[in-house]
Amino acid sequence: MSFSWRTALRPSGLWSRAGPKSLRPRYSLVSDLTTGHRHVTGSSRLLNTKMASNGPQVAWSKSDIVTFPGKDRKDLEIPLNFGLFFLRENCQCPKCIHPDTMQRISNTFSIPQNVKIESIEHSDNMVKIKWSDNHTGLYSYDWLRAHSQDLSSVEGTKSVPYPQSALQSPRHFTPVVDSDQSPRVKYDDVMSDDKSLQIWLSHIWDEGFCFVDDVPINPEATQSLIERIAFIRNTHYGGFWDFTADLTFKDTAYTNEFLGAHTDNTYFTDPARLQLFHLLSHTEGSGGENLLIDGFAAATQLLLESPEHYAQLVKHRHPWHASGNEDTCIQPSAMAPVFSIHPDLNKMYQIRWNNYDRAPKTNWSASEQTEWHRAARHYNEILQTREVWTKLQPGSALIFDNWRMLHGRSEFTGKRRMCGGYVNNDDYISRLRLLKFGRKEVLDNLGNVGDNPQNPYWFI
Ligand SMILES: C[N+](C)(C)CCCC[C@H](N)C(=O)O
Ligand SMILES: O=C(O)CCC(=O)C(=O)O
Repeated sequence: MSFSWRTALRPSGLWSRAGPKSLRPRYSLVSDLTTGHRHVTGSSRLLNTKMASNGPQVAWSKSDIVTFPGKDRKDLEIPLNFGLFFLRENCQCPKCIHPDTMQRISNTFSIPQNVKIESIEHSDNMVKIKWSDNHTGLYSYDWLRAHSQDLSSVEGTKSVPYPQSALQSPRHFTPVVDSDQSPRVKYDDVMSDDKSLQIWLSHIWDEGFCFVDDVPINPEATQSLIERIAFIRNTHYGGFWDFTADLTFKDTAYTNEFLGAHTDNTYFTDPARLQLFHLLSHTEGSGGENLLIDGFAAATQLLLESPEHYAQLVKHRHPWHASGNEDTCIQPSAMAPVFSIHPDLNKMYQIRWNNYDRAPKTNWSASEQTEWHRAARHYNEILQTREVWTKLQPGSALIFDNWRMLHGRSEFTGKRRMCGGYVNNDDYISRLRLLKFGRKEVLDNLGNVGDNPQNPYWFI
């Protein structure tokens, strides 16, 4: 069953989405803000100031910083400092933070880099900010206190341009693929002999993804296919998944909404390396196409176009999170950057890119925020030029490297049933090295950091 790789009509803006009506905000905070309005000028006056005769005044904001007095938990007055773009991008209103999944659902890259505050209004526990891009931002004082940045102490340092020598060693970049070029294997071959299994894993490593054709259209065969590589990675979504748009888990994947280009598991210390999708059925509706982008190829283009922007995405580490389910708030043990460079082989080996799950970072200066967002916007623009869309078909599974490839999904209607699973990095790489080199060669090179494809360790 052949695929028709095609460039779908680009959704209006990568992060544009139209959530189903049921997910519209369940509450509006504006009514809470109509009583006892308070505002603050740039002075150190207490919060209980009355509305000045000329209406609410903006707290002072120098260039890209805004500060307004708040109160700490002991009710003592403290300054609350924020990078302007940081504050706008991290609006906590239900149009920006999904009320069910707690994920960012606003489109960071549609917010003007030079967005400004037009007015600020305070109530007991909330701040309402009218932004120059016509968005009304809502912030609780608890959130503001927790994210106020000591901007003076983390002075921005211009990132050193990244050396061109860090360019990825030769690897098939898949800027655009069509059905003739897509790497494909056959289910029966992969299931029956190790040589075909090795070819399959080599396609994934070398090109970032691979199709498996003639897969029996059921979850059992799909699970067996994944387990041909290694045991399935268990997460808070379970092990093998068989899902539809029913919010079984509070994550936008379990909706019929548009999902912009992202990598999964940015919130885990150890994100799953492989992800396999097998569409079992899609009836009474349309849409639901899948997006693939070679994140390494896009990163190399960024490095060539702007070593400084590349360096920003290497340098700044972010808190990520998965907090949709009531009993879950998962974050990596240490904050992690968008681009991770291997400490021994000095080449990119992992991308974390997920605007929904990137949490607000506070330990950086206003200028560092501005620089990082410029770089992220640049990378996002490159990604948009490299989008490749396909409509998965039952019987053909798609597996891809979640540390390299970004994926997404167009919104859809009707009943759509998808199954699949994750595989850990270490289990996949172990399987790949042993199949390619044999046990003795692998054991002889456990610590060999030679930068060449004859070295099993080189396959990270
Ligand atoms: C388990 N399944 C793949 C169906 C959904 C997983 C949700 C992934 C999450 N949005 C993330 O970006 O990590
Ligand atoms: O529903 C799909 O096709 C993909 C969902 C997705 O992107 C994800 O689960 O991360």
